[in-house]
Amino acid sequence: MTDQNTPRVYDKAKDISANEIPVIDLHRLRHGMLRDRQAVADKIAEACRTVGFFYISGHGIAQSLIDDAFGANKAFFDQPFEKRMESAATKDWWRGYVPTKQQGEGGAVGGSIQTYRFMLDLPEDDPDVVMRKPMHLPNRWVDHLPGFNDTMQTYMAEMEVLSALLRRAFALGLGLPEGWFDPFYRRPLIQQSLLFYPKPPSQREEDFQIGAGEHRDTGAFTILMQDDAGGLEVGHLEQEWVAARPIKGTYVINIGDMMMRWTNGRFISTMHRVVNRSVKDRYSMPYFANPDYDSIISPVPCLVEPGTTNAYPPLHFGQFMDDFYKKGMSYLDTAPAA
Ligand SMILES: O=C(O)CCC(=O)C(=O)O
Ligand SMILES: [Fe+2]
Repeated sequence: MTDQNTPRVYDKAKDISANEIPVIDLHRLRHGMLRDRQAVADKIAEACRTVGFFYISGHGIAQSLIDDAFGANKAFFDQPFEKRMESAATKDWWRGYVPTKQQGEGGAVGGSIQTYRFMLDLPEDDPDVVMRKPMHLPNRWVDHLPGFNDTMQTYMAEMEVLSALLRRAFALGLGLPEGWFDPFYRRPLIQQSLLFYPKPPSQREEDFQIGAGEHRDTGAFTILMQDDAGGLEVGHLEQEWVAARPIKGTYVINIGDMMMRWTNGRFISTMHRVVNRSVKDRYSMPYFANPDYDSIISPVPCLVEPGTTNAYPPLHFGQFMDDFYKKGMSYLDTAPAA
């Protein structure tokens, strides 16, 4: 039994060279001929098979837009708690502010993390909106923060473009037609989060709190922008935690559980966590490239080698997410604290 009063010390992650989490330049993926695109896709596939994480440079997202999105992130969390709670997510409408997360069933991530959650805004007469509320209820926009809504709309539109580029690279790297994943992304349940990790109360090891508890991402893949505070740690090859240190101007990409299923386990969905050990608050912005509500996720047939079994039974992604969010909202059963 552990003594509840003894603070848990989070062992510092090992610093590893950028070679272990490769930095892949997307320039030739964006502008090259098929042969060039294939070369980049092969590097991506190699990273997905071995680490499940990689950095991207040359992604085409303007640094000024990233800075503006960080500005919106900070502006939201600079607000007093009561003001943040005005856009709080609820059990019926789970877009918006999530003040706290408890370690829950179904993979909910516990820790000191606070979240502002956006998804895709679809037209009101879209059949998915009509039939599947609350999954497709609109975003909770924050009208009183100047520029917040415009910045986030622009940023999310750019992230959709980057996400489409990456899923085409995953397909190429798997030896599939470039558009193989596209039919799963017609009205995707993407999630753009603005995350806030408060700074630790002191630099003593016992004051370092878990920010996001260890977990794997549930979607297909994640496009993460982190600030320069550091703290993201990757369960590299299941051996030890290694720091995915911030590299200015790059995104961190990681494989999630759905891509692991699609690839019959060839691409690995790797454990990770966040511990803010810096002297300042940490901000990050993951975009979860989740597929459509109606997607049935099964291994791509040609990736199941003859004579081997398909490792993953078919899964209805929308029902899975519905369940996941509901469990993740269990914190609403107890009143959130400032
Ligand atoms: O904030 C980060 O760096 C990572 C967050 C994360 O892993 C998540 O939200 O799934
Ligand atoms: Fe994650």
